[in-house]
Amino acid sequence: MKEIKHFINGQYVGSASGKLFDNVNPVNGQLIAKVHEAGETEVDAAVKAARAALKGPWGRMTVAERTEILHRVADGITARFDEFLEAECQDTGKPKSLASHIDIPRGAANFKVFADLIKNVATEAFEMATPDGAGALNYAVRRPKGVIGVISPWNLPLLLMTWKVGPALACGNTVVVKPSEETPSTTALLGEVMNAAGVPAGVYNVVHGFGGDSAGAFLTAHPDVDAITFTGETGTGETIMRAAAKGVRQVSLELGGKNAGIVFADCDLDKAIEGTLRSAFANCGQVCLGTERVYVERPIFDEFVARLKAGAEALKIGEPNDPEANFGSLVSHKHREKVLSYYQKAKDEGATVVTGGGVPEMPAHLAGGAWVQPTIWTGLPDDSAVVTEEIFGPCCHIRPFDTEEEAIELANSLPYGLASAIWTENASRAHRGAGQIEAGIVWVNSWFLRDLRTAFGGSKQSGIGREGGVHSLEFYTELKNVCIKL
Ligand SMILES: NC(=O)c1ccc[n+]([C@@H]2O[C@H](COP(=O)([O-])OP(=O)(O)OC[C@H]3O[C@@H](n4cnc5c(N)ncnc54)[C@H](O)[C@@H]3O)[C@@H](O)[C@H]2O)c1
Ligand SMILES: O=C/C=C/C=C(\O)C(=O)O
Repeated sequence: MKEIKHFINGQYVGSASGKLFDNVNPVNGQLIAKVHEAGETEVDAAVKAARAALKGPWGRMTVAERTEILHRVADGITARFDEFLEAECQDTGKPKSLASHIDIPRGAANFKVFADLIKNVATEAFEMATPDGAGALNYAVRRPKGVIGVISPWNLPLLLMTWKVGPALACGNTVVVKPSEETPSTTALLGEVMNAAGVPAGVYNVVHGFGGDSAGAFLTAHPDVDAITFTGETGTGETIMRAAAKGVRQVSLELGGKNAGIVFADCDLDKAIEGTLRSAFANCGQVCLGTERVYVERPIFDEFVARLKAGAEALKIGEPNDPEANFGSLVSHKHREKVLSYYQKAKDEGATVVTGGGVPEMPAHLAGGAWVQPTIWTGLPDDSAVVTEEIFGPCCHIRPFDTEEEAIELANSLPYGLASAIWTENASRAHRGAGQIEAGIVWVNSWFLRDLRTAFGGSKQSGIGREGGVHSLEFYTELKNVCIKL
């Protein structure tokens, strides 16, 4: 049986405890590998390696040398594209048709974009007057923050992990990554690419394990970790923030959401249906930016519901290798239990089930998979659990509205504020709505259209801080002001 080991100081190592956990393919329930679970010993070794590497060749490299290596990392991912694709799809159950144009290319791009950015970004300078008339000059320089703890989730494993590791390394830091216990494979494989690209030992370290009382908690509690960047659930973010308070370590938190889509009657309906279908059902609904609440202006409500239903029913459910499949399984049976509990709750709360609501019939060889049907509801009250809590499954609730003010108020009614999509051909309304929506990201007539130079993050309980472009550089560097008296 294949074993997945930690990657510490440039080498794959097992756990001293000998503790292993299962990595299971959610499509068929088969065991993919046994994964080593890190204890405090391995986490400490990884942090020590990361600390030492800051003082080694990595710390002495010029930006040009460092960024050349990061380009080689990106090229290394691309050169082994099929292996990354296979590993990602086995861990998650997502269609290869999706991962081959989102997850893996973005994994490579995350290294190139931030390597190029760091070469081209200026810092501030201020000339000032002094009483003696000679003046002074202030200028800022960026220095790496140090050892960064990276904790990543399972929904877009390579994409979301490299979204942090790319800029962290571009800025000259070293990292210890704790990938989700559900999806360790691509984070582990990246170690080989790092070695081949000439990344010095100790710069990129990986420890595997769970969250509480396991690798995640040990890493966030480690006093020699300088900053923690985390993507995952809001509740976990609170726990991590508490851990980071000890020693006053900075956090960047990209958390959960319950995102709203607002569809005005003046929209281009074809675009709105296509975009909402993707935002509700892509990656089996396991996208933090996904739309689980859809508000539709009353004159087009019935037509919208009918067309979204037809679109959902036309999705082709299948295993990753099925070239026609555009809808995979959920990440695990545990997650399926959670999603199905909401499917039940929707019925209990009095929803009209427009489509789905259960488990699809699959051929015998896939019967053991974590499948659920794409699901649409209408008719739920605004305060029902299904409308207010993040489900993270392929489902949405559609509710009619009558005025622009009402739609904005509904969109803003929850404590989350990650992303929103507005569908309208009226430019004034689009700008007005975008300005009023309480979210870190608003798309108009699109969804998940990403320019990596832009600020990315959530407001309210969807996160703290922004990453992306220069905002990533802000988090991953310490800005030092130098004041020169002339
Ligand atoms: N805002 C964003 O950019 C964004 C992106 C993707 C996913 N998400 C959110 O992530 C969630 C789904 O991912 P998930 O289920 O893997 O999230 P999760 O919070 O359960 O786990 C995320 C990571 O945190 C670790 N972890 C759990 N408890 C921990 C603890 N006490 N200390 C340290 N580490 C701990 C896990 O092992 C995993 O690696 C959803 O809520 C989704 O909205 C947010
Ligand atoms: O599931 C959440 C998706 C997040 C996407 C990104 O972080 C990104 O595109 O950079």
